[in-house]
Amino acid sequence: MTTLVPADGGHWVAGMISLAAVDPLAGAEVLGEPSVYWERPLAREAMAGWGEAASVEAESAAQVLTVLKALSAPDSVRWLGASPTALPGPWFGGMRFSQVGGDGGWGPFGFGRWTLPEVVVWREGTGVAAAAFAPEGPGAEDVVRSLLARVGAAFPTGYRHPGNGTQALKLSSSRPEFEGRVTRAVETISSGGLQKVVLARAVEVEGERAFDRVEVLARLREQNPRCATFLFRAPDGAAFLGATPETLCRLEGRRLETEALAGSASPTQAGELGGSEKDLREHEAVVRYILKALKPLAEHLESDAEPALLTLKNVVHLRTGIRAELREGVGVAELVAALHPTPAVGGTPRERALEFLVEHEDLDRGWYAGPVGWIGPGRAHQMVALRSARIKGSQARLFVGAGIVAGSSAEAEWRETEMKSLAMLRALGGGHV
Ligand SMILES: C=C(O[C@@H]1C=C(C(=O)O)C=C[C@H]1O)C(=O)O
Repeated sequence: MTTLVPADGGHWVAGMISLAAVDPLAGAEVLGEPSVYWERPLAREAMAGWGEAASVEAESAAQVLTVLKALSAPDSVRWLGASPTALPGPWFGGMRFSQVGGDGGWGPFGFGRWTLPEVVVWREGTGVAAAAFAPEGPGAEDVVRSLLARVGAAFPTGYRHPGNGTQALKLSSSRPEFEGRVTRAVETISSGGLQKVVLARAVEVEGERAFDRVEVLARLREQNPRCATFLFRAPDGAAFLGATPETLCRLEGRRLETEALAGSASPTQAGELGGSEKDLREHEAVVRYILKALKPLAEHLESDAEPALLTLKNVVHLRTGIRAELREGVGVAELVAALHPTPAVGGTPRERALEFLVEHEDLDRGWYAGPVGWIGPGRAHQMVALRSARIKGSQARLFVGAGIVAGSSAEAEWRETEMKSLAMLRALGGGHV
């Protein structure tokens, strides 16, 4: 684990200013591609970060706990003057789905990696604010002031909307292999070895030219207003980005919001989803798991009486909202440890499903289906990184999965994963898909 700089627990100096701007992404024009990005259009939450005042890595699930605890500790930042009321972060990052690796392209992302940007620009109330961070030490206040002066002088008012950015994409993903795995999973389920397992696959995408990831972000947020659009850049220049509908946990002090999201249909078949016994069973297993995992951590726990439909552009899901009042001392570290991976991305029973994946999935998921998001003192939002891709140059590796239960058909699961890939493919510029 890299230690937090500069001191135990980390101490930073920060300052903030208001900007005459409306869109944090607009900064890309003068500051280049952000190193982190986060936007939930419906919640009017948007944040872009540039540079790294600090970064911290974890090499195992155990280290993740230590890091998340440190990042959510109070008072690690000393604000010069006003301090923000609703800053998402200031730490941003994510972690792998599991320890199972194999794909060198994920190496630079680490098992888990979080950064404190030098500059964070975010929507605050009806305006946009900028904050700068520097490690506490001689000259730190001057560094903060000069970063703010630079950003304040140069930040463009609005984002120039991207052109249509269409390009021909070459796609490859083996259908027979995926369908073979689904069949094997259904066999294991019918022999009583498992109830549910979520199988994922990668789609290799090659563009005619390097992907403009800022444009990809702009299209993702526009086409997926109910999702969290995110980007995290690794030190080798690759980035992991996507637009995910699934919250793992949103925490404000002791108040927790989470959800079960499982069971899917195409928008044209949305009407049948609520009555589909297979999908309801798959969904119910996730609800039960989350409630059981949260019980020891919560003073009060409640869930919606029944699932509702969450309608996205290319796919409709069953969703049950879950809320809790947490016990004293429970924070994002304990929540991630208890919840991740939920059966929405792993399976049930959890350990057996994860073993099945190690043995049969033949995929390094990397950060796909892991928790990504922001963490600050007593507050955090972690999403499950779905509908996402790792992008470097003109190459993208996109990830999609589907829950397999008794009665699943290989062909239908293939179609479901195709549907789930559309949001990312369109954003990559595949106007024809
Ligand atoms: C695994 C994915 O999605 C998950 C699986 C779902 C399902 O099987 O119905 C629905 C939503 C997500 O929890 C994915 O998008 O890659």
